[in-house]
Amino acid sequence: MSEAAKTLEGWYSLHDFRAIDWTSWKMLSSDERQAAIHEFLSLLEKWNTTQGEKKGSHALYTVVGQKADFMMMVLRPTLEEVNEIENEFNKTKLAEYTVPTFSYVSVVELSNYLPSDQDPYQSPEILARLYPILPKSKHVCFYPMDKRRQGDDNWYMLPMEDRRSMMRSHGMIGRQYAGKVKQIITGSVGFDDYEWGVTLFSDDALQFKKLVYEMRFDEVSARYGEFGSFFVGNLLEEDRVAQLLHIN
Ligand code: VOV
Repeated sequence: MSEAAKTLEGWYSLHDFRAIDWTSWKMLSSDERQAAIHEFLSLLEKWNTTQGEKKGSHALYTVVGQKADFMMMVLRPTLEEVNEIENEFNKTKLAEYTVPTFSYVSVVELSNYLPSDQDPYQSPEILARLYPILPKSKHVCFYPMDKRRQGDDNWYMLPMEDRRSMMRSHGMIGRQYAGKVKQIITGSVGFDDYEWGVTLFSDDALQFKKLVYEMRFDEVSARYGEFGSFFVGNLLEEDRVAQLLHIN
């Protein structure tokens, strides 16, 4: 049997994708819409407070294309808190005018493929990766993925050393994007339909295309990567929420 990589887990994560039901939203009076926007902004204010206390983090992005209109990504210490946030949003007025289109449940994960000699829970760098404050980058890219388990291409049958050397090569490519793309890998084995969620943040959306393309040629992606749907979007700052939902 090949050895399982050891993993470190941080905050639990929910990616919640919503389409806006514009037809019914438009039927509300302007006052009703204002009240719904106000209520949603108060919810965001609450999440900001939690984030300020470093007890979680969140990101709000519009999504380009028909897969969704916006995405909320929330990170919290427990699965219960993530669940509460989901329900809290669902109870808002705005939620009545949204349709859930996709969601993803996972937990921030680091593995020991790139070994380090320090106690990970004493390392500020590792702690910052396990409990990340999500950046306010202009763009986000999210997709779930698996490592292939088929015939001769079974990641889970490979010796640790082989997997480690492929992950080293993966990390080297990734490192060339330092300062341009920030990645958050969340593990979802046992939680959701794929094995990992990949969330990328960048101020330049083209860097997603370049990075993901370059990785396709790298063995771990070329031979073992299997991908779900891709979502790409733009930062939705709080002061733009009203504008997004504005009806003339
Ligand atoms: C910004 C770029 C970037 C960088 C620097 C980077 C580095 C690293 C390192 C050092 C490590 C291993 C240790 C750890 O930290 O866990 C990983 C781990 C992982 N990655 Fe990665 N990755 C990046 C980016 C990056 C991308 C774009 C993808 C999607 C792949 C693609 O083809 O579309 C990805 C996937 C993963 C996954 C699924 C894992 C977990 C695999 C497992 O079997 O456990 N990743 N990754």
